[in-house]
Amino acid sequence: MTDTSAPLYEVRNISKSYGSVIALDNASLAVRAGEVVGLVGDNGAGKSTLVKALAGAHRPDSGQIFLDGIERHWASPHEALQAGVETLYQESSLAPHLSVSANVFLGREIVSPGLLGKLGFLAQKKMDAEAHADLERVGIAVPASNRPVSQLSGGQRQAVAIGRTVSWARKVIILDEPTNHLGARQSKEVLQVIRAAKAKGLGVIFISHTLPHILEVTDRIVVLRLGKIVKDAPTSDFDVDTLLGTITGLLV
Ligand SMILES: Nc1ncnc2c1ncn2[C@@H]1O[C@H](COP(=O)(O)OP(=O)(O)OP(=O)(O)O)[C@@H](O)[C@H]1O
Repeated sequence: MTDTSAPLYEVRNISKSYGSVIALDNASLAVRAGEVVGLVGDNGAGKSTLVKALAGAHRPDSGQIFLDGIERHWASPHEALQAGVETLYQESSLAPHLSVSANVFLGREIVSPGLLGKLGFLAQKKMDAEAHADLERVGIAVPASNRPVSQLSGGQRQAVAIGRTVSWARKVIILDEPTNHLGARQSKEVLQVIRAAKAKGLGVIFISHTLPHILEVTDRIVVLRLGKIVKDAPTSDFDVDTLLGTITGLLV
């Protein structure tokens, strides 16, 4: 069934060139609340460029961006973040020397007022408990949130990074290759977190080269090829072969 509800987040006819390279050519994409959209394409298809425009990290050369139906001109990633658009980049990493909870709250620490109104101190216990609860809510079991991140496995770290993104996100999350380099069990955990984000009513844009993951967890798939959107269809229209054919251009 086609979802006719209004898009939560949308880009229309976005173009972006780097010198003579056209990275995005009139690309449009929309995500609704409680919808998971898969964004796929071969290396160099333009996915990262589109993610950067969505995240407010890049100003497109032309095209429009709408959040809640209102046109936005992101001046910085911070502005997009403040408006409720969270992005987790492939290369994004946690601060290894800090605890799980400090990472969950990084940049948004809870500060209790100090004595005589002087410098506040971080409400460490409160953050540990809240970080644990936040991660549990999205299905991530981390043994102790006061443990340094350096003591976690790669998969656990990735799960914490995604958990942090999902628990803070208010409207939209963009996950750029979140299952990259993860084992089967860890990937399953990440896919479960994506489902939790959907259940929370967030709009999710999920970028991955692992087509079975895309097919498993998305509602709709958008295929980019050489900077153009060549297909935007319900996930039920695809299997691995047709999706691969669309990405490579052997189909469509
Ligand atoms: N900073 C840049 N300067 C010049 N060209 C760039 C720059 N960033 C990307 N490009 C080019 O723009 C095109 C799209 O690149 P982009 O990184 O968006 O693709 P992608 O789909 O994310 O690829 P991958 O899956 O390999 O990460 C490519 O041809 C790439 O070489």
